[in-house]
Amino acid sequence: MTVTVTTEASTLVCFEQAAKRYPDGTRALEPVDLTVRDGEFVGVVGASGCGKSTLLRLASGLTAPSAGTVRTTADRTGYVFQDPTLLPWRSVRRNVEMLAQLTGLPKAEYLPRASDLIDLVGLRGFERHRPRSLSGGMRMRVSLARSLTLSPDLFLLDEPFGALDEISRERLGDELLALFAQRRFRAAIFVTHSVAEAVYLSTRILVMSPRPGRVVAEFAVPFGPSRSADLRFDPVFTQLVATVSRRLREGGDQV
Ligand SMILES: Nc1ncnc2c1ncn2[C@@H]1O[C@H](COP(=O)(O)OP(=O)(O)OP(=O)(O)O)[C@@H](O)[C@H]1O
Repeated sequence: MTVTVTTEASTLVCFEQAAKRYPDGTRALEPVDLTVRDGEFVGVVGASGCGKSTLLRLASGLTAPSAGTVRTTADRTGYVFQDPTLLPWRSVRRNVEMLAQLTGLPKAEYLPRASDLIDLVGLRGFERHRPRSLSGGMRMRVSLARSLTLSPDLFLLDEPFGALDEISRERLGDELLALFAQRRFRAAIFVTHSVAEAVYLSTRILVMSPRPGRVVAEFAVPFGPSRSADLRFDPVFTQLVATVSRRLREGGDQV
């Protein structure tokens, strides 16, 4: 088994030459070195099929690398996908409680935590609603709250807002930043097809080459934790979006 637990406090996950070839021979990920530390929000951009979800699966420990190692110190990992996968017969509240319940957390712990998270993601008043009566953005809020009931150290998000309209996407991005500022999770890896979204949310951005994916460039994002919509009009922001987009279009070669 190549996923091990280390004791280095500030590192939540560390890839050392970690690569993935699936059993059918598909080379999904070339060797990647990546360390994600407490306080980091790492955005990952790359062409479709370049191995972004594979990178997240390795970080979660759900999939073992076929070469190299992935070490993690995260006790709890949250995972959110583009599809919120809510149970249609359960209310908002019961969906939010579900993971904590399945994990065996005591009720006395998860019930107040679920209430708190329902408030935080703006769903107060909708606790008894079924998923079918919610908008796409509200369903995603349920999914975020459900993952956060486990108080994850490491939060893995795979294009969570990809199916939403631009305004909902931006709002949810702000809410995610607020949850991060409140330390509802200690670090995140966030996969997106939107370079602007990656720059807005991240402390660092990784650009991957087309399949088989490698990390071909890395950009530090020079903005503090408090970000607002106006940032999108800041020349430093637009310049960084242009630089990352250009690098993404160049594809393959490492610079
Ligand atoms: N279980 C699997 N078995 C075989 N091949 C797989 C498996 N999962 C993914 N792949 C292949 O590995 C490659 C990388 O897939 P992955 O889902 O990681 O890419 P991605 O960058 O997340 O794609 P997208 O942006 O389209 O979601 C793709 O060619 C995909 O078809």
